[in-house]
Amino acid sequence: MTALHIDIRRKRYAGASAAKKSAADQIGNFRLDIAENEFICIFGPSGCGKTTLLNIVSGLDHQFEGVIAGENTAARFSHVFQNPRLLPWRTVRQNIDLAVPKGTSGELVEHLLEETGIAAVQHQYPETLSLGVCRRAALVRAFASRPDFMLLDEPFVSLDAPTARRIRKLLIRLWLENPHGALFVTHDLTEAVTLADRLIFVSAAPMSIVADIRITLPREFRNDNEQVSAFIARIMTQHPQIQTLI
Ligand SMILES: Nc1ncnc2c1ncn2[C@@H]1O[C@H](COP(=O)(O)OP(=O)(O)OP(=O)(O)O)[C@@H](O)[C@H]1O
Repeated sequence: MTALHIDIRRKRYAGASAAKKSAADQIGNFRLDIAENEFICIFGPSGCGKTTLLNIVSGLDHQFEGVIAGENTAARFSHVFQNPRLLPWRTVRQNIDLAVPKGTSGELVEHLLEETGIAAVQHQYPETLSLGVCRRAALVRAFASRPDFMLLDEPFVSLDAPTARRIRKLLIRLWLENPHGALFVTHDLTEAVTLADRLIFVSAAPMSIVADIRITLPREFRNDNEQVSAFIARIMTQHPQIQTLI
């Protein structure tokens, strides 16, 4: 069942040169259907429009031609940005509590704080904490809002490799416990194969889909580097059009 239908016929930013009509389009003819609880990774060149896509899907940007339609019209979206975007005048816990839907218990938040290992610092202010801790807090906030759909924009960029690996595993564990649709932007193909049900390769602007690949590697093998590398080598042979994007 399609949970979210994305059809962006054209997105261009105001101020883009009218003389260079198609060259100025940021996104063109981008169509993607996402199934219920499906985890999708988007992989493409820098500056092609991936953040723009997430902003459109989450409703932050309405300036585009096309339609974003959900099966559930009351669906809740949560957005994990490249920068954790915690309010500096609130503690970690206060930042998270702001996202908790009214009338729901704090039990999930307690569980998430324990799972992410940040329960001990929940009453501290973001500026007193490392970027890794703030990223975990942003992830807890996103899950605490009990979303139907989560948008994640390179949430682990600039973290050291072991921390990123730990939080990636945590993300999958939380997602398996509380399934929902996910659109995850990354520049790291190994990360994409580790996380996704489907991998979408996109072109430079005007951004459109170059390849739509189902990750058939079973989840129990996703932490095995050799298996992941072999899978990547296989898709590069089967989909030569992605080679220039990697
Ligand atoms: N509000 C805006 N007004 C005008 N141009 C913008 C605006 N926001 C983004 N852009 C431009 O749109 C292009 C795409 O930006 P976007 O951040 O969506 O790319 P991206 O694929 O997410 O990049 P990266 O992989 O480097 O994060 C860039 O050239 C950017 O400068």
